[in-house]
Amino acid sequence: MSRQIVVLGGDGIGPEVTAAAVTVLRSVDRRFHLDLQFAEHAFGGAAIDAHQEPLPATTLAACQQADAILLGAVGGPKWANVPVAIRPEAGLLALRQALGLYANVRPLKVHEALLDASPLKRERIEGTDLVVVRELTGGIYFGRKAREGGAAIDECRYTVAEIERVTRQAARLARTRRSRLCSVDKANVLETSRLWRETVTRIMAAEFPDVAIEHLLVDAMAMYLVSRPRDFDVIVTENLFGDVLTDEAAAIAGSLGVMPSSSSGDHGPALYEPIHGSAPDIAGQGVANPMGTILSAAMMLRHSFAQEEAADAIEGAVAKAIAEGFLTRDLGGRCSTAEVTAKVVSLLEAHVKAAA
Ligand SMILES: NC(=O)c1ccc[n+]([C@@H]2O[C@H](COP(=O)([O-])OP(=O)(O)OC[C@H]3O[C@@H](n4cnc5c(N)ncnc54)[C@H](O)[C@@H]3O)[C@@H](O)[C@H]2O)c1
Ligand SMILES: CC(C)[C@H](C(=O)O)[C@@H](O)C(=O)O
Ligand SMILES: [Mg+2]
Repeated sequence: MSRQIVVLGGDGIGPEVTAAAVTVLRSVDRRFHLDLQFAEHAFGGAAIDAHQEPLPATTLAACQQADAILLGAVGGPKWANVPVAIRPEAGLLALRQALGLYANVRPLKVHEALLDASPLKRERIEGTDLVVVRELTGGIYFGRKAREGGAAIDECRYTVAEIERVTRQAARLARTRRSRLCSVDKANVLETSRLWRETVTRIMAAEFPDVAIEHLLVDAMAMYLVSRPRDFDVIVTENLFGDVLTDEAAAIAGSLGVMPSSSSGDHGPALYEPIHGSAPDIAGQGVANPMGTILSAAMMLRHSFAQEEAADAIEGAVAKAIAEGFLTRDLGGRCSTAEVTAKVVSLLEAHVKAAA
C-alpha cells in the first residue's frame, strides 16, 4: 500500500528544507519499506508567480487526496504588495481552513547540546519538555476584516464547538504525557477568552477529571514561558496567542529552525510543517536549518502512518547530529543545510544497521 505525500515547498528557504526532509524520508523508506510517494505542487508566492493565486485548485485537490502533506514556508518581500486576498499567507490560511486543520501541535524539547544556543540561562531551561496546542482555524485570523472610514477592523470570533474540539485534542495529548494542561487566554479583557475559559473548564471537569487544569492570562504566560518553562506540559490556546507564544518558545530551543509541527482535523490528511517562515534573509544560501522540517516528517510518520519506530529513528538521528555538533549558523554552527541532512541520513543508516 503506497502512501502519497504532497510536498509544498513554497517560498524562500521552504523548498530547501522540504528537500532535506524528503531526502531523510527516502532514506527511512529504504530501511522500513514504507512505500512513500512524493508529489510536489505549487503553493504560496511561487504559485502566485506561476498561476496568479497562492493556492491553485490543483494544489488543493492534490492535498485533499493525499495521505499527508509536508509544507516548507510561504511569503517574502516579493509578494508584499499583492492584493491581500491572494497573498502567500492567505493561501496558507485557506489551506488550513479547507482541510479543517484546527489542532496545531508544536512540541518543544530542549536538547542538552543546545542549552548554550539559547539566550536564556541553562539552569532555567534544562529539561524543558512541553507542547503547545494552538487552535488553527478560528479566532481573529478568520474573522471579518474591513476598512471602514478611517478605521480597520479584525473581528475575533470563537464558537463553543471550536473551543471544545481543540480542548479535547489537547487533553487527550496531556493524558499521553504528564496529564497537565494549561489553558492560556485573556479572560480579563476579551469576551472570546471568557467563553474559552468557561468552555475549557466545563470540558475538563466533565470529560478529563484525571488531567490537572490551570488557566493563565497570556501576558503572564509570555513571561512564565521564559522564566519557568519546565513547569509546563501541554498548553492549549487560541490562534493568535499560539502563534506568538511558539515563536517565543523557539528561543528556549535555541532557534526557530528546530521547531516542528503537525496540524490536523477530525478527518482527512494532516499537514506537517516547521513553525518558521520563509526566512528571506538567508534564502538561497544553503544555510537554512532543516531540522524543524525533518522533525515534522518524523511527526508525520508517527501520526499519519503509525510508524513509531521509523519516527523514533529520525528523531534519534537528529538528536545525535546535534550532540555531535553538526549545526547550522542559527545554532552557532558552520554546517550547510546539505551537510546537516547528509549527517542525519548517515546516522539513520548506521542506526538501522545496528538494530538489524
Ligand atoms: N508557515 C509559514 O509559511 C510561515 C511562518 C512564519 C512566517 N512566514 C512568512 O515568512 C516571511 C518571513 O517572516 P519572518 O522573517 O518574520 O520569519 P521567519 O521565521 O521567516 O524568520 C525569522 C528569523 O529566523 C530565521 N530562521 C527562520 N527559520 C530558519 C531556519 N530554518 N534556519 C535558520 N534560520 C531560520 C530567519 O533567518 C530570520 O532571521 C513572511 O512573509 C511571513 O509571513 C511563513
Ligand atoms: C505565515 C502565517 C500566516 C503563519 C501564522 O500566523 O499562522 C505563521 O506565522 C505560522 O506560525 O505558521
Ligand atoms: Mg508564526
